[in-house]
Amino acid sequence: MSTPAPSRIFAPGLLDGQVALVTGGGTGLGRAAATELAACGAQVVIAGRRAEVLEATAARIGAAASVVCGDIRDEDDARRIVDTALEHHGRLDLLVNNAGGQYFVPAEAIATRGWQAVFRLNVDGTTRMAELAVERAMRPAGRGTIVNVTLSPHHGLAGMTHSSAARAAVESLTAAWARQWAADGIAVVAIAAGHFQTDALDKYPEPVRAGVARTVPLQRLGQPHEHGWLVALLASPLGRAMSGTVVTLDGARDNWFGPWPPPTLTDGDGDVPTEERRPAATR
Ligand SMILES: CCCCCCC/C=C/C(=O)SCCNC(=O)CCNC(=O)[C@H](O)C(C)(C)COP(=O)(O)OP(=O)(O)OC[C@H]1O[C@@H](n2cnc3c(N)ncnc32)[C@H](O)[C@@H]1OP(=O)(O)O
Ligand SMILES: NC(=O)C1=CN([C@@H]2O[C@H](COP(=O)(O)OP(=O)(O)OC[C@H]3O[C@@H](n4cnc5c(N)ncnc54)[C@H](OP(=O)(O)O)[C@@H]3O)[C@@H](O)[C@H]2O)C=CC1
Repeated sequence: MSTPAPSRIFAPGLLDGQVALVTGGGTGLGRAAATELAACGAQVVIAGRRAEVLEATAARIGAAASVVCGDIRDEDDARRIVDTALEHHGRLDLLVNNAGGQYFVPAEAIATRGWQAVFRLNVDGTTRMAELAVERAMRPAGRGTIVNVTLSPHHGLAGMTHSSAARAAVESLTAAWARQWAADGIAVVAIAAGHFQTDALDKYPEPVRAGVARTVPLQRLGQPHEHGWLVALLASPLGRAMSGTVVTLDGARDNWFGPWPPPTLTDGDGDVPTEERRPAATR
């Protein structure tokens, strides 16, 4: 197994001896975060539902990475994920609550089960992982950092209103937990991410994706490694001083702008299509 290449921007050994758990660490932004944390010297445990994507990412990172499969919406799975990291390394310094998502849909077409699915993942799953990490690892150790990854929903997300509400909840929880757990030596911060070039964007309707980079004042999408750098910064001693903060990383473009319905998205009847379901085998 290889050693990760050193970080391009952080001092060697910034996170030596630390252990990080990254949910959704097998793909996209989670993979970039896990890769940079390992490059800074951390041992990383990556979690998600699909073994094959986790194994492929762990192989790419090298000996610093290990894998645990599970669904953060499930209480037993979530506990097993945290306990596996603890059993393997004896400590947990950083939790990156990165697993999250939603589907693109007009607000009036959201079924109750769909609303609940998005909240169970983004709010309940994030809460469960944070509480387990605090109870089982961070409070007993008297220290730890939790980084919650959210969308930047600061203009509201028409087209993803379930996620808009869920991510706002995560921002509020971040501020509340930072206060609640400060006396335990635990810092809690959030990253409100803009549009990043990950495979996940391929699932949005083509008219939504077309030309999206040009709508960003920086004239490009965010690069996953830039997100990885921010996660590593927040894992550093500076991150502890930023507890309670939501850091926006969006190239000056919130995740939503303009009118509803978006003119490029309406069909002949004036309707906006809902994102296609993922095939059952890949859920
Ligand atoms: C280029 C610009 C794009 C603009 C956006 C840019 C910003 C990017 C933001 C990102 O977050 S990118 C990362 C995206 N990644 C993900 O979203 C991955 C995780 N997401 C999911 O797993 C799903 O979206 C989920 C809904 C959160 C969970 O899916 P799951 O398949 O596990 O749900 P189920 O339990 O099967 O379904 C429950 C319920 O949900 C409703 N539903 C789910 N998907 C759809 C859909 N596509 N269309 C309509 N309805 C859907 C539905 O009511 C389901 O109930 P049943 O029909 O099964 O009874
Ligand atoms: N790409 C972008 O532009 C933006 C992304 N974000 C947010 O950043 C995070 C990562 O996004 P990105 O990498 O692009 O997208 P991905 O869809 O690639 O990432 C989602 C990850 O979470 C995992 N996951 C999903 N549901 C669960 C679950 N129930 N239990 C455990 N793991 C789960 C997935 O793995 P598996 O399916 O194997 O479980 C996957 O690895 C998400 O929260 C996303 O909403 C925010 C703003 C913009």
